[in-house]
Amino acid sequence: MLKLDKVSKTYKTGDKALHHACFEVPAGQVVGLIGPSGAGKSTLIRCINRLVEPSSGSIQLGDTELTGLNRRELRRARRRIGMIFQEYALVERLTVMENVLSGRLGYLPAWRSYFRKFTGDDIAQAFSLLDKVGLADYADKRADALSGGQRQRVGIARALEQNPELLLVDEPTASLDPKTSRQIMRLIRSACQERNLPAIINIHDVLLAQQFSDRIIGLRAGEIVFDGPPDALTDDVLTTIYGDEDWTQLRGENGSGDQGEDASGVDLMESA
Ligand SMILES: Nc1ncnc2c1ncn2[C@@H]1O[C@H](COP(=O)(O)OP(=O)(O)OP(=O)(O)O)[C@@H](O)[C@H]1O
Repeated sequence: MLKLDKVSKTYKTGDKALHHACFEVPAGQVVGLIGPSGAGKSTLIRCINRLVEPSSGSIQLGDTELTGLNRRELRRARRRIGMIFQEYALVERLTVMENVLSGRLGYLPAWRSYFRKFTGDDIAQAFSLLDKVGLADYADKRADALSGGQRQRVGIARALEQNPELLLVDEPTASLDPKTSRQIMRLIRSACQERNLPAIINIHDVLLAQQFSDRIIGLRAGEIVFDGPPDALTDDVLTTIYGDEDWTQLRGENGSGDQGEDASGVDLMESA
């Protein structure tokens, strides 16, 4: 479980990016983090793994208080947090398998990590994950030979290879077309359900967030202004988060046929 208590961040420039964020994410829950540009979504995600140092507040992952950790302890704690990025963050010249296995690097003793000596279990798990994300035949392909959707599948497999306790996902679909975006969200959600893994997904697309999250947290100017189930995102709530807009028309334009899908049990092997 993840617990944030009064987490705030003021950057050196004086920008107050986050103010007193408080929430808990239980095992298995997928949280869609929404809000306008500059609302503090990335800051919130980055405070959790301390890529950004919070100015104050407490962040607990299980029994570990993340804010007080020294560099070495933080390295160990980060092994427990899988990250999925908008731009995939793969090593382009390495193979798909090598990229997935890099999820285990934090677990290897230094000499094994230097020589990239992974265990048989690590390799077996990587094959199984590649199969799960529909890339069983791509293990030996170089990452730079893949499409965006395929790269993001590698990113998901790499994060899961860590056997994380928490997934932090930063705009996973921002560079992808609508169909591929849905496939990627479906894959993340199904992995969380299978592993009882909590996730926080920073996502701009409100409809995708609604469709594939168990819960929505809405940020505006660094404050949490909504925290509730996806179907409670009424036009009034959206206006509170984003300001005035014709939400009915927007839903009509973007939402045809996409509403109400049960994300579980959908074929994950649809090609990317
Ligand atoms: N490194 C930084 N230094 C100073 N200010 C920053 C820094 N990073 C973000 N900010 C400011 O903090 C606020 C929140 O930014 P953040 O990137 O967290 O928002 P966001 O909701 O993720 O936006 P977007 O959706 O556009 O990525 C903004 O006012 C931004 O200008």
